[in-house]
Amino acid sequence: MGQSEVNFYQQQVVELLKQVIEPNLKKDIVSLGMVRNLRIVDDYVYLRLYIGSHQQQLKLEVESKLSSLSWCKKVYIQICTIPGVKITLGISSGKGGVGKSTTAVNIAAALSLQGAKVGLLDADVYGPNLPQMLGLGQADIEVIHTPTGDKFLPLEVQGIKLMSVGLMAEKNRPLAWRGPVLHKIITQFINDVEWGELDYLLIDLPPGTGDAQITIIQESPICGVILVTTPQQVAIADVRRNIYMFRQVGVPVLGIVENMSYLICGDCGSHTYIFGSGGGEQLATELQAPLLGQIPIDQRICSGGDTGNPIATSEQASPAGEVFRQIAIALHTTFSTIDQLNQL
Ligand SMILES: Nc1ncnc2c1ncn2[C@@H]1O[C@H](COP(=O)(O)OP(=O)(O)OP(=O)(O)O)[C@@H](O)[C@H]1O
Repeated sequence: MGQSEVNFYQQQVVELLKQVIEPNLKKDIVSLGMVRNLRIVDDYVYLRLYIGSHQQQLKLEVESKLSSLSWCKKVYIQICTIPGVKITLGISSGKGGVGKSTTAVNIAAALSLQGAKVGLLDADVYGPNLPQMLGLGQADIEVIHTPTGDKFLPLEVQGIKLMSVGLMAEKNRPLAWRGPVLHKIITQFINDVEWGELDYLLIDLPPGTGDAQITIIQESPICGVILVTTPQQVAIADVRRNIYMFRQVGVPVLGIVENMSYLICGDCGSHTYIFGSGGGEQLATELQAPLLGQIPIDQRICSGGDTGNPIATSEQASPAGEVFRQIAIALHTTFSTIDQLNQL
């Protein structure tokens, strides 16, 4: 088969795959980034399907669609899923320090409050701080033997299952993993954790667009990313670079969370936009992705992070607590988990 023929056949395959629609998200599996590593070798089609544990029927649909290809002898589909996990989401930011981990922890807490089974994977290899934000010190990770090999057992804290690269590092020692070692550790993290049944797995990604972030996105069935930004333009320029990377790997951006949006006056309740305003909104319009929430600057968010009490749980009625609750509801609506959960 010549290259032009391969290209033609590949185009045919992509067109058919675009007819397979994920029923909850109501979008085709190609634009959802679920199909990767598509290759055509002689009369065979090879592809990887990145799906959640509840989406196995998509494999059958792909097989059925591609059965109409007269030239194709067989379709080989490799299912890439995290066992037991339905929806895997990435939490990302263009640069460090904008409150990505804070957002990840609080969204996890808000989802959990509403009855969802939630896991948090702290994959921020450059600054893994989720254990502390949930009130955990250094803890030993248990390894269990399963029929599919040895697995790490996540810790469970405040109803959230947690696994962190930070738990594997020595205290006060920066993680200096690079290249193949980093790649191996990250893939182990994605594939070798025994999560049990989860509605949501949130992955706290390293900031920026480095190797670690790209590896995680490519190797995991992330079905969308939530971008955290602050209102300043500089942060927003970084977010744009980030978005470009997600588009290249084909992972959709589900929405934007603007953090440190405003300060609420303790006396009169007025809002002061310390870092300017409108950045998140502008980005959301440009991306045609929803602005999921604007989180105020609140000292309780900071102290809650230091003491392991996420504001989404400890101060549910606060403005920030309410924003996180709304974000959780928006996610339930997007993924149609709403009917399975009863506390809304
Ligand atoms: N809305 C907020 N109000 C007050 N403090 C906040 C807010 N959001 C985050 N912070 C504080 O800002 C600091 C940085 O937040 P966080 O660690 O979540 O950022 P990050 O983007 O994950 O950073 P890194 O990339 O370095 O891990 C923390 O001390 C956190 O408590």
